[in-house]
Amino acid sequence: MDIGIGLFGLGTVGRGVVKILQENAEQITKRTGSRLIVKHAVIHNLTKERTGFVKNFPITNQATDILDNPDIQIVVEVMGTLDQAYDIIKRSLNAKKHVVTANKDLIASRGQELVAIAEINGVDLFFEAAVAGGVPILRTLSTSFTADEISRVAGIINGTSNFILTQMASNNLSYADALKLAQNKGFAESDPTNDVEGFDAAYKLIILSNFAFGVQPVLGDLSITGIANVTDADIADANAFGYVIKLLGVAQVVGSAKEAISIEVSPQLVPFTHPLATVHNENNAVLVNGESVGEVMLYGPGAGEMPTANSVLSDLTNVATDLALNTPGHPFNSFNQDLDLAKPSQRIARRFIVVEVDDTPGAMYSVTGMFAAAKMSFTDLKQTPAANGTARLVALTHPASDAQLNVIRTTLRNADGINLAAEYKIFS
Ligand SMILES: NC(=O)C1=CN([C@@H]2O[C@H](COP(=O)(O)OP(=O)(O)OC[C@H]3O[C@@H](n4cnc5c(N)ncnc54)[C@H](OP(=O)(O)O)[C@@H]3O)[C@@H](O)[C@H]2O)C=CC1
Ligand SMILES: N[C@@H](CC=O)C(=O)O
Repeated sequence: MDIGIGLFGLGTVGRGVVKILQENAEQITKRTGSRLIVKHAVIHNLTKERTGFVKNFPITNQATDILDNPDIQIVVEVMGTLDQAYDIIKRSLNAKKHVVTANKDLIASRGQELVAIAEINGVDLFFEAAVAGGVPILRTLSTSFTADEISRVAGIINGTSNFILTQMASNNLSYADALKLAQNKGFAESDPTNDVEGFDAAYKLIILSNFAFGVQPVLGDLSITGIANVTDADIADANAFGYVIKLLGVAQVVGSAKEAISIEVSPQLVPFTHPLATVHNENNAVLVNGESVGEVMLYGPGAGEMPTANSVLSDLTNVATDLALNTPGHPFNSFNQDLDLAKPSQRIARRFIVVEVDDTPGAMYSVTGMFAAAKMSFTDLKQTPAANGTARLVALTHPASDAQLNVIRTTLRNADGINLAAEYKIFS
């Protein structure tokens, strides 16, 4: 069977998709029984030069060239954007075309609507590439954890941030230079703000939470902190205590009856000995904790042309199989349940806190007194002289809740000569 494909976008991911479809055509046909053929591509800028393999099909800037083409059964949306992509995907589904997309921003914010439209029309809507690039985490969650009770999904799910943190820690690159390099390598979003401020990871964590816990959180339900304020001094202090700083997305059930879910993106300290500490550059890793299985970690490239395109291809071949078996129209994930959002008192972790104080007699004593008043105690404490007569106090605490931390934040903010310079959770 020949299956026609219409591509929206011929950028980093789109080019990779064309490359795999052309270079691995024989193998794809052998394994699916179908020939997947790009019939048309729609892009934004017609004057941009396109070379080599991407010239083997018509390229225009009119969406209807794909949407109205009866020879196209599958639409691949790898152009990004929110409203335009929503419109194109909705029209494709209503035209009874199957859709494969890598657009996490869209799936995280309007995915449920689109899933419903796909179901009504009896077509597939797959988006493996939307989370962790080349790591096949969504299909694994939807097929291999169906009988297990997942308690946590956690991991490194933004390649750009991980690349920047790795380059800052290992190659002494500045934050700005590392970001530029990530952009040149095609890892960053067209606007990298989403990468470094944690939103890209937040979108992916929303989708992961949907697959792992059946919940449908919105962005406002998440606590989100990016890497823009991570300093060289924080990295060095974390290293001195045996930790590396990583931007993590963590969704976990909490509460005595496991009735609530905490969903958070933030830079955290990971012990050198933990597998996540060994995930460098644009690589991603997702840890899944299940009651039966224990802990599983999926690791691999989280961004970039070919790895991401491979995930798109995995979706395409799944659609091809559905077409061959006449079984399309089943949702990618059908797990649904309600969980409360965790309260600050339920979000508990060890903390790494940096306080700058005027280096005067008794200053350290008054800071430790403030922590004691918030019922927080230390496992380690280090004071080093800093610039302009100040001292840098690094404290590692026993487990404490976000509610306790809020008390400390307020107390320190109101104190003279004391500044809360940084605070991180310690991952375990
Ligand atoms: N890069 C990566 O590593 C990963 C990306 N993704 C996601 O994949 C998607 C694509 O990313 P990427 O390939 O990096 O993006 P690029 O910016 O490299 O490419 C975007 C492509 O879409 C085209 N395009 C943009 N706007 C429109 C529009 N309104 N109509 C038609 N075509 C349009 C562009 O056209 P033109 O060529 O004319 O400019 C370009 O070909 C995004 O949703 C991204 O979040 C997901 C995982 C990893
Ligand atoms: N910008 C994203 C690309 C993949 O989703 C990232 O850096 O992870």
